[in-house]
Amino acid sequence: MGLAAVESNNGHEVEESTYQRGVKHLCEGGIERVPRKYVFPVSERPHLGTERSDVCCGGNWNLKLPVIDFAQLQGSNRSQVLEHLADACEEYGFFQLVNHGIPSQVIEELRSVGRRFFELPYEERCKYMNLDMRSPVRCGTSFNQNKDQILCWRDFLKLSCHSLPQHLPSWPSNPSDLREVAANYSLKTKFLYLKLMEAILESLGVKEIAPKSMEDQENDWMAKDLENGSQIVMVNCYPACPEPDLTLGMPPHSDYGMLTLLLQDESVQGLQIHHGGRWLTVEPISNSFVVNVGDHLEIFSNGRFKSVLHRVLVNSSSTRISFASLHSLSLDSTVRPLPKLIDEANPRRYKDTDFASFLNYISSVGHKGKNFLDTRKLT
Ligand SMILES: O=C(O)CCC(=O)C(=O)O
Ligand SMILES: [Fe+2]
Repeated sequence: MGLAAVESNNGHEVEESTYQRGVKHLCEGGIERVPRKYVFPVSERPHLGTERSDVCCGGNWNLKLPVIDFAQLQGSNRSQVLEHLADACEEYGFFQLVNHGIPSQVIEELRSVGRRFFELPYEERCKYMNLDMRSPVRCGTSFNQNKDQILCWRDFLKLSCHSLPQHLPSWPSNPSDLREVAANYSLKTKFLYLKLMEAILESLGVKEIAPKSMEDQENDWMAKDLENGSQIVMVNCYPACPEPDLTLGMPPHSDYGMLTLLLQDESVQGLQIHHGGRWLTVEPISNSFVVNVGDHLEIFSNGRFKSVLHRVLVNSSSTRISFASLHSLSLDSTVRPLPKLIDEANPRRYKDTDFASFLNYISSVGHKGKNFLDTRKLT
């Protein structure tokens, strides 16, 4: 073995191939320093403690995201809430969703099963490890494992959810309740996503996605396309890190789809969004979702709503676990700006695209910041 393949960590030799087994596995081997492979250049590090704190916590700027009350959205206050929703998607690309109606037991069960999955021995988790980004069920590490020059302090379990009868049999059977709990959660979040998209389309001036009559072909197409769209539940595990200011759990990125519904870790913060030229830490609100606009929705809204860069910090004391439900159109659907939003004053700003080209792009070029979306912009 060549010297380049081995790194010394306080006297312990770490082989490069060890990194592919994930951060959890690396930590279980006992480490006191962050291996070079995970060290970000100074300009990309989180700079903990160097910025003034305005709320609390570790020297970071904290941010209270706009709060959208889902129950009010379904009630007589709908038009007012729709305005807030559109403002949040324009200004932040993010909001917190409260009163979402998903029973807390469903969420607690998911949190528990996600934690127990990552507590399984490596030999159990590695049954699901592979390097194929298109694989519907996959355990992996870092951000874009095949492309990352610098690795991120993150392991994940990816579960494709559409359609459930197709994918459920290949989900992990250990812990024994994982399939049932995650399937139940995925159905509930899909319902919430469809309701949110209905509201978002309404806020963009497209009144109904659930057509009253079959004559409304365009709207009918849209409703079906959203319903048949892809859904991935990603369980992110960021183990406690001995030198958290040298690395990141996830690098700055935007999400590719329409919307992401994220369950943050309620007690361990770490999500930061780029807003007003600064990185701001999103304060977790208990029993809420952090919802963010993805690249497809930015295109769909012809740039009115923004998919905003976000990243994840790690910390030295606690493992952080988050659950992202990523929703997009199906692999073969075309995403284009809504015709109703294009006129002389607002010309089309993006080329057509689809989910398959995004996957091809990140498999060959890699995913950095908003690089894929930039290739879809019309100048
Ligand atoms: O862990 C988090 O808070 C964010 C996760 C995220 O950005 C993602 O899964 O795309
Ligand atoms: Fe993300």
